[in-house]
Amino acid sequence: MQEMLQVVDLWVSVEGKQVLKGVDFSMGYGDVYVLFGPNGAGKTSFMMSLMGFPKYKVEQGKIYFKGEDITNKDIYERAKLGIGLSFQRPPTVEGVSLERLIKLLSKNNGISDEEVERILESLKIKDHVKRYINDGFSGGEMKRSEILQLMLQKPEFVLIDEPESGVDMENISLVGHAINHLLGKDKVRSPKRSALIITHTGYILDFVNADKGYIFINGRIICTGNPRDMLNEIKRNGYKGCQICQ
Ligand SMILES: Nc1ncnc2c1ncn2[C@@H]1O[C@H](COP(=O)(O)OP(=O)(O)OP(=O)(O)O)[C@@H](O)[C@H]1O
Repeated sequence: MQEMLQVVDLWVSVEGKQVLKGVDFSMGYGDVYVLFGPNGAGKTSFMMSLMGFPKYKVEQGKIYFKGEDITNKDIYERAKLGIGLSFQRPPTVEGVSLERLIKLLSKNNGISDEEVERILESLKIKDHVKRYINDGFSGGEMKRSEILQLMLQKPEFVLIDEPESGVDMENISLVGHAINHLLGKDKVRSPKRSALIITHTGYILDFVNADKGYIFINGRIICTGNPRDMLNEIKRNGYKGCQICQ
């Protein structure tokens, strides 16, 4: 079967800095992969490039999604094709309430009011909907708001940048279960979504069953393997071994 995502020899720069240096990567339908790597390795840049943020200039290489060349498509076209992203540090959107965005997304994606209620309850974010998006939200509240938006968009392929960053232990469980639900991994028969998740701590692996792990160093993928084994090795020895291997 054709891959859902295929990245071929991708070179990207941002503000003149080379952030990706020849990335080859592919994912099948329903795959869940995690990205590890030290600070500044290029993980977020990779996600931003897949989503099509204009700051991230593709200098060489190709990105194919569901067989279509999306390398030169803008964010909106990619979102329409089924790619969604949850930011590491989501921006505040002054003047737009979370409630307004919820109404827009649920209407566009045919989600009933009852279903919206259920999602708001499960993410414990009901009390925040009158506020501007992310305005003064705590770290955990921002992540829950991000996951809420993904649950209303239902993208086929989800990019999740550090879902546990700034989130307390209790809320990591809540966010983890919500992501699992979003990916359809908690159901026997349902369309399974694919996801690429950046994690430093690996807490998310306690909730989401990831198929593969990848290590990014200095703009390149240098290793792939079982995500739990990789995490244990990183916890024991950091990225020292990877640097030697590289
Ligand atoms: N807008 C920008 N202008 C200049 N340099 C940038 C910009 N965005 C990212 N970079 C640089 O690109 C490199 C890769 O950053 P990126 O955020 O992709 O790394 P990361 O692996 O996600 O790191 P972290 O784990 O710390 O989030 C870093 O050196 C960063 O400073």
